Amino acid sequence: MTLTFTATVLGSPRIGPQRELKRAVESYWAGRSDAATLESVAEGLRRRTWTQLRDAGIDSVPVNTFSYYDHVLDTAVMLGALPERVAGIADPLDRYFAAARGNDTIAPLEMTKWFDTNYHYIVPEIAPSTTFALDASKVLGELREALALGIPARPVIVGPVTFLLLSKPVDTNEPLLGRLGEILPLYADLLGRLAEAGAEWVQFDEPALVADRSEEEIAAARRAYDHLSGVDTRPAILLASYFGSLGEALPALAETGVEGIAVDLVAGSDNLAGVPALAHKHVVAGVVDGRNIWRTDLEKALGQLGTQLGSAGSLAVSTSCSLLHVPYTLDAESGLDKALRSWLAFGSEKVREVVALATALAGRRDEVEDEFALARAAQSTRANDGRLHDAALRARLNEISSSDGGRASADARREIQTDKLGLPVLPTTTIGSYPQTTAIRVARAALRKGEIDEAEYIRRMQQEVADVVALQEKLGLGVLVHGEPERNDMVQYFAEQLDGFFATANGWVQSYGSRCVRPPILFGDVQRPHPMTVEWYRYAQSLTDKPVKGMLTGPVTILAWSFVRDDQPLADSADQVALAIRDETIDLEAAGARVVQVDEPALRELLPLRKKDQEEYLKWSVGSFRLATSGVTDATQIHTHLCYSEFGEVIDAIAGLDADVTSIEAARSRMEVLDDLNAVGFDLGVGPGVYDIHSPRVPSVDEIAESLRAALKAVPAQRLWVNPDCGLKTRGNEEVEASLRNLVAATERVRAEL
Ligand SMILES: CN1c2c(nc(N)[nH]c2=O)NC[C@@H]1CNc1ccc(C(=O)N[C@@H](CCC(=O)N[C@@H](CCC(=O)N[C@@H](CCC(=O)O)C(=O)O)C(=O)O)C(=O)O)cc1
Ligand SMILES: N[C@@H](CCS)C(=O)O
Ligand SMILES: [Zn+2]
Repeated sequence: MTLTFTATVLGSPRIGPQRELKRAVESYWAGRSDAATLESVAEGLRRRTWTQLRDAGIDSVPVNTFSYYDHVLDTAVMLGALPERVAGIADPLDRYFAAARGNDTIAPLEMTKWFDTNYHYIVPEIAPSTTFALDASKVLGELREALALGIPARPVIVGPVTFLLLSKPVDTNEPLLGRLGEILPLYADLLGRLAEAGAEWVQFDEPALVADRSEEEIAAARRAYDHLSGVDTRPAILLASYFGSLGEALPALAETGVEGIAVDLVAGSDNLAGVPALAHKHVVAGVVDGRNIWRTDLEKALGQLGTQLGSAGSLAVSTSCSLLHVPYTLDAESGLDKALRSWLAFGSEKVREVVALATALAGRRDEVEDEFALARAAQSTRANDGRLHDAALRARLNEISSSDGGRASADARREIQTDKLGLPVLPTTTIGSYPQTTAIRVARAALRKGEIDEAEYIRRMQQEVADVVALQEKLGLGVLVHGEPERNDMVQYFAEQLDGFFATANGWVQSYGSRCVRPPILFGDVQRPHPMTVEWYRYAQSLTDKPVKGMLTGPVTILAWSFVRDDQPLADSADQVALAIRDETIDLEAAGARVVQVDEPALRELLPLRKKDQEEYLKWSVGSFRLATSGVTDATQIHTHLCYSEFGEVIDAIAGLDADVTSIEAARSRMEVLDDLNAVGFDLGVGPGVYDIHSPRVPSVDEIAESLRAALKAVPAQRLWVNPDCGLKTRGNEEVEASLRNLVAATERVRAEL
């Protein structure tokens, strides 16, 4: 008989409560420490995570959720599916990091968003020549390590269907699911080895099954799990879905022989309708939100577990997805407002909630009554807090939304702006940030610790701005930026200044590899108490006659990279943020800005996974951007910037933003985005990125000129702008100067050919 469990989480944060892994990995990359030191930090972090989960009452602990860089890349390694270009690197760790980050001679694998989150995974490349071969050393190593510590360990592995659906076919147009037959024997072999090593359960993550899938794809998923559940000696299989509803895939999976199915009941409440089909399964009920930071309404969750989920075979309480997406613990937040703290649950607090629910479900509610009382109190104080409902703000928003007539036509605006700006054809610009050097970050840390005062901090940042402006003047760029040195992050910086947001001190969440972000918490109605960027703009503009762009982050991106309110539609929160940004654009214009850029790199990220929900999203997201940008006169040129995405599905929305100029990541997708824009009749200014800023490589003049000539085949010169793919904050000073010098030289060469 299969042993069941009662309380679990689908995965854990791994970067370390104080970002220990980030520091260890970066130190290894820089050659300041060796592999043994890195491994010992990693081992310590794993041990701490597992023992904390077990000691808190989790009776099935996920392992193999640790990663030096990314769990999808780990799966590619497990299946022997790294591309040939890294195969010659003998050391496995260096080969792994070369695949993730590239080196002087090797291009890294691409990176893209993990579903609709702000986590980025490495995209495996699968070519017809790829020969799969099992390397189970990482997962078996973690399993043995955990079992030796007495941890009830459940290895977690990206499932075969999701692995293939997320990979990129190379040198072929055949869908990769056709390769399922090649990897299933490896997964089957793995199952035997895990059983032999002592695993009672294994978790296969299949989040790709919550998106729209064809009948063939669902049939392939069914075949895969029929096959794997048919393996003789194996652990019980938990098939984990998250980030939405399994929909049509649920009944198909229910018919396979897997013992358990994890369903997301936060993002996928439709999953409840499928529970009767799971009468023979161990249902792992994701009732505690793994993506957001609000304390769970335990009464409601317990009610759901006791009634709507009653037809499940057996039940375990869980988070809706891995806790990778939330910070470790509230304990690290000393500056939190008391009321707000009582409404929140970060990683370790969510674990307590899972255990409290499992305990109550087992009929021992009296043991966890305190936890229930805190949850009830939070529901009530939150609902009654005045900061959540500002009548004056809401009235103003209504008034502006209904009276905003928008801007003049694109053509009319172009004429006025061209006269005012007097730029040459193929204007050059950069996206906003210049290198966030250690000196900048150290200055900010010194300000935080009180080692320098505000005046000294401003002086240092102004020096950075002056250096960046002087550099751009020297290089001969057309529209300048101030370089964003004062911003810790393009979202957090704004959240720190807006009422209604709380910015954490230590709420780090992995964004990709060693890079982390601290998503702010949007808890109340949004107000802008004072201008946020105007003085930085004013200072930069005082140093040059060339136009300096006002630089803002748009409402969709501010929401996408924050923890958002769950007590009102996202569209309403977006409009409140949009109003604050609108006020800022108006102040920038009044301060003299002729160009204002409002970045929306996360526009694609928030696109719902199911088609049926997409239209509504696109409508409100475009609406909120337009609300943010339509307060200025027609003479002020609005730019936007988009990156980190495949834009195909949101191309109409990009046109709908109606920005005068859109800079867009294109260097890696070889300008295909321009054809997509043409297909929807886009006729505004566009700056397809002419080189990839994700690599330290300096692009040559020839290469950039070639990119520009390619762009000119799709876009008339009058509408074409020249810029890098994205901001330069992760790059070094030297490579930035060399790359931009080449960008300007290439532009001059191509201008001469017109
Ligand atoms: C553009 N991207 C962003 C995303 N999401 C965001 N919220 N913001 C983004 O910019 N999603 C998509 C992409 C993801 N890309 C990146 C790129 C780079 C980073 C990154 O560099 N993160 C930094 C942390 C940035 C930050 O908040 N810095 C603070 C604190 C700095 C710090 O740790 N200081 C040290 C002392 C100084 C030192 O030793 O360096 C300290 O306090 O101990 C700041 O500048 O003040 C990272 O370190 O990971 C993220 C996503
Ligand atoms: N203005 C920002 C956009 C990044 S997506 C920057 O330059 O970093
Ligand atoms: Zn960008």
